[in-house]
Amino acid sequence: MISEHSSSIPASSGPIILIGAGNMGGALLTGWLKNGVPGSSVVVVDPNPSEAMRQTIADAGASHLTGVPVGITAGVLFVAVKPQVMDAVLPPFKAILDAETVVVSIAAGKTIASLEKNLGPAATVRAMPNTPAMVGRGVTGAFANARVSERQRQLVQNLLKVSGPVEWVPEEADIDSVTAVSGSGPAYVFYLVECMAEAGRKLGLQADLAMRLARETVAGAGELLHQSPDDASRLRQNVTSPGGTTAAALGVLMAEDGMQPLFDAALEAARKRAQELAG
Ligand SMILES: NC(=O)C1=CN([C@@H]2O[C@H](COP(=O)(O)OP(=O)(O)OC[C@H]3O[C@@H](n4cnc5c(N)ncnc54)[C@H](O)[C@@H]3O)[C@@H](O)[C@H]2O)C=CC1
Ligand SMILES: O=C(O)[C@@H]1CCC=N1
Repeated sequence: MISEHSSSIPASSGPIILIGAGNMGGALLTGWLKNGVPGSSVVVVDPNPSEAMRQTIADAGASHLTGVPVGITAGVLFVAVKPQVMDAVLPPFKAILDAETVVVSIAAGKTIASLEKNLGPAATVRAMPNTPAMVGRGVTGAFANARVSERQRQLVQNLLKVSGPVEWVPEEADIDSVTAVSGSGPAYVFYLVECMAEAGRKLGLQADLAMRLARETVAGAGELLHQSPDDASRLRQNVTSPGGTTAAALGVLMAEDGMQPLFDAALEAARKRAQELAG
């Protein structure tokens, strides 16, 4: 059980059961431990965690199981396995839920109706974090169904916010759009770095130098965006001297409708894929 004395996380009615401690489940677990959740209140269920994750679990004094716990009731059932395996993984966990349990799924696409098919009716939150959670700099979109009490919503909010801000959305379908923007979003930014580095290499720079320059530029621009009160458009204008080099580049990138149609199509494809994973 999470005690009332944890620094920022209110008490849950029973332990947190984390199913899947991979990239995202592991990042959240690390964040919980750093933010005062006692390891003794967490049970990790994962048949095949990385060596580093095994060590984190052991160091924290959390429990590690390869299958469903017996003889306990979950306060929070946190589902962080791939959507494609959920229907096989979830049904036995129904036995460890009660009326107080809140279920949180971070799986792309999987609907609350699909979760309830496996677990029965439950207070359920669908959440969509992103990989910068690994360094405490993620952002999470979340939707709570009508069974979620105010206390449960607060508990879940505090568990999610260890990795960055939490944005609640009014409709479950919005989570698929959140997935397209911020869940998958870090990959678009990393691809931008790859494209900038490759273009720099084609201009004659050493490939590794071009990559270092591109990587630090995107990381620095991200930090400036994070710290500055100005919006992205203003920050872009600050770089762009009239008649200068940036204006020349943006003239290419923003020609006609620029990159917008490509992003419109890419995010539409991501949302459509989330919808296909729903069942
Ligand atoms: N990677 C990302 O950027 C994001 C992923 N997600 C969602 O998070 C979920 C997990 O994704 P990742 O962490 O990237 O995947 P991952 O492959 O890194 O982690 C999945 C974990 O599930 C474990 N697992 C497999 N079978 C299991 C079972 N029967 N019982 C318990 N654990 C089992 C694996 O051993 C692994 O540690 C997915 O549903 C994905 O849609 C959500 C937001 C962002
Ligand atoms: O690509 C995926 O399906 C997952 C969900 C959001 C980011 N990664």
